[in-house]
Amino acid sequence: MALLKALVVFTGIFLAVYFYSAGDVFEPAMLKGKRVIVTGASSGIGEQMAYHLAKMGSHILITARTEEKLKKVVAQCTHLGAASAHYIAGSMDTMTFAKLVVHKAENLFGGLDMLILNHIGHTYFGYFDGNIDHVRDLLEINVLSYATMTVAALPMLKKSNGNVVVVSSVAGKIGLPLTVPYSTTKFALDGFFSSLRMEFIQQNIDVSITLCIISYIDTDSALKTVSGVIQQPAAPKEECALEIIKGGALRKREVYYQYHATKIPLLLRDWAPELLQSLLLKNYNMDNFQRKEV
Ligand SMILES: NC(=O)C1=CN([C@@H]2O[C@H](COP(=O)(O)OP(=O)(O)OC[C@H]3O[C@@H](n4cnc5c(N)ncnc54)[C@H](OP(=O)(O)O)[C@@H]3O)[C@@H](O)[C@H]2O)C=CC1
Ligand SMILES: C[C@H](CCC(=O)NCC(=O)O)[C@H]1CC[C@H]2[C@@H]3C(=O)C[C@@H]4C[C@H](O)CC[C@]4(C)[C@H]3CC[C@]12C
Repeated sequence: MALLKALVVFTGIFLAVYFYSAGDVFEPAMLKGKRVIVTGASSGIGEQMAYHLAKMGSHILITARTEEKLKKVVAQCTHLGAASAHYIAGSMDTMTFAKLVVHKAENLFGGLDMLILNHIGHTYFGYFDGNIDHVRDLLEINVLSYATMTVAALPMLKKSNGNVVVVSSVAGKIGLPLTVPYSTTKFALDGFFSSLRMEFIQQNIDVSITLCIISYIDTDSALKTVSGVIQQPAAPKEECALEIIKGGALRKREVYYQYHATKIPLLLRDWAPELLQSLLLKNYNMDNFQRKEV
């Protein structure tokens, strides 16, 4: 009888959440003419987000370190119909550059509607090697530059009632092996931006913060780094990129992509952590594991 009651309650909660959020219908026109920064957009998910935004008619500023790649992405964005497309090359290991990107958007666009924080610093896929300096360096690139850009962009985002989109990972919600420095930075993003979102609500600041919890994606760097070890199939970067943009445009608190590989494990994390741990470890084929410097 107790199980039946629990089932009824759970079903009721699920239906309430489903129908509450079902009213949010995304339209590409939501991004037409919007002024958007995308970081880490010379390749991977960031590159694909730039192309989606271009097709939707946004004004786009992309950034990464590799200027030649950025030039090609900007050219393709223009071809795809971007209202305008620009780039600025540099490394997010200095907060001076992080602020410079925001100031360039202000000079180009006169404002900002969406800040998509996506870049990650170089790290390894392997057992933690004890190098704390690397963790510190990765925190600068993966976390402090995100915070710095958000602070610098906030005056413009307040004027536009805009959005901050933070690209994180299932590694930022669940502790998994072989990614200690990377996972440290992604967990930190949850702490910083989920707390900041609560303060925005308290202060009636109408700037949304969307934290994106992403599973394994078929980007070149991910496939090169983990293929053979991670047993689950990698999801398409094009679809992932679109789901991130949709979540930001609809002002979602969190985006889960792929749902079955992120939200379901999170439900287990709190209700059956040991079961989750054993299920997740089955996803690793350590016979194929050799530490790779990525
Ligand atoms: N692929 C996956 O399986 C998953 C990815 N994610 C997240 O998605 C996001 C994108 O990942 P993905 O597309 O795979 O990564 P990629 O390696 O494809 O892209 C990383 C981007 O960051 C840029 N970058 C690297 N170092 C720096 C730096 N020091 N300063 C500024 N930019 C830098 C790279 O360009 P350049 O080298 O030219 O600087 C590139 O544009 C990340 O936040 C990642 O955590 C989350 C879950 C899964
Ligand atoms: C190790 C990857 C980062 C590679 C890197 O250094 N890129 C920049 C550069 O090359 O300069 C990790 C990037 C995304 C990770 C994956 C992810 O976030 C989802 C899973 C999380 C889980 O904890 C471990 C497996 C993941 C597929 C994870 C693997 C490591 C990344 C590919």
